Amino acid sequence: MAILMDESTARTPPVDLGGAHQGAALIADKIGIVFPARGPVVHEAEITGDDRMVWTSRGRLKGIRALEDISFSLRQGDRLAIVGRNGSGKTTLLQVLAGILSPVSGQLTTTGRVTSLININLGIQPEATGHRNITLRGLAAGYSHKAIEAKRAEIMEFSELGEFLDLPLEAYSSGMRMRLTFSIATAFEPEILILDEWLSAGDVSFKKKATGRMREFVSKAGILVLASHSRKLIQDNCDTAIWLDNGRIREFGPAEQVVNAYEADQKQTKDDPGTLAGAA
Ligand SMILES: Nc1ncnc2c1ncn2[C@@H]1O[C@H](COP(=O)(O)OP(=O)(O)OP(=O)(O)O)[C@@H](O)[C@H]1O
Repeated sequence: MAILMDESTARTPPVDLGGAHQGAALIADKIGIVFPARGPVVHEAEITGDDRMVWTSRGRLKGIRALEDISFSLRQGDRLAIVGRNGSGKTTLLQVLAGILSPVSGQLTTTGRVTSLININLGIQPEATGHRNITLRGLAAGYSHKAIEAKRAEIMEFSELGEFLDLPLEAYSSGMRMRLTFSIATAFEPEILILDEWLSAGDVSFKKKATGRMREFVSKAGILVLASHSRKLIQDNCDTAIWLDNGRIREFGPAEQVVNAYEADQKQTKDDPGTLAGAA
């Protein structure tokens, strides 16, 4: 069961990262992120009440506080959804959990390999062949040559790219590229899986089989963290949820309860970019 950490539990000793482990674990301890941002000097009276904005003493915008005091812990089997309005900090939190962003305060501790499908095109080399890209992506994700070779035939078959795998990606259509990157990204068993909405690729028939593969891939994850605007996606995949509001945890608990509270709050707001969509 995922645990939301308060003052008394937030100082849980970090998990041991060395040696074999019983299962995946992730501990976020008082994580904060401030993005540097420069703005014009404004008069004190013009400074907005939005406490995400960080100002210098001279009234110049210094940064945007995207996350503040984020603490929770996850262990093997936990499935966490992250909901929140546009700009509430979901993407930023995923990037911290994926190791793409380092927190300016607090600490993230993980046990197990972190697989992030936030941007599966990152690191793809257009001038290299499909086969070479399979190798490069596998190595970048921390897999051995042996592990990559064990998966190669399956990636080839699923991507349906045949002899195109011997050609550079520059010779692919955009759909073909997506099929390859999707097939690679979902080939290895994830321990800690970080997901921004559902991933799909290709034309209608490929999409159909991609949905099945994605479902299986997600179900194999030791830990899942999924940021989504889709109630159905959350219902189908997550048991707990965090509601982020202006970079802070507004509510944490059973997914159904948190999503209901979030939606009820959004209904009170006229301008409603945050309401969860019914379908995936
Ligand atoms: N590179 C950046 N530089 C400065 N500010 C940023 C940057 N990226 C995000 N922010 C700010 O951080 C805050 C959180 O943004 P984030 O993208 O995490 O929100 P989100 O919940 O994912 O939103 P959405 O639902 O629109 O994708 C916002 O106030 C945004 O303006």
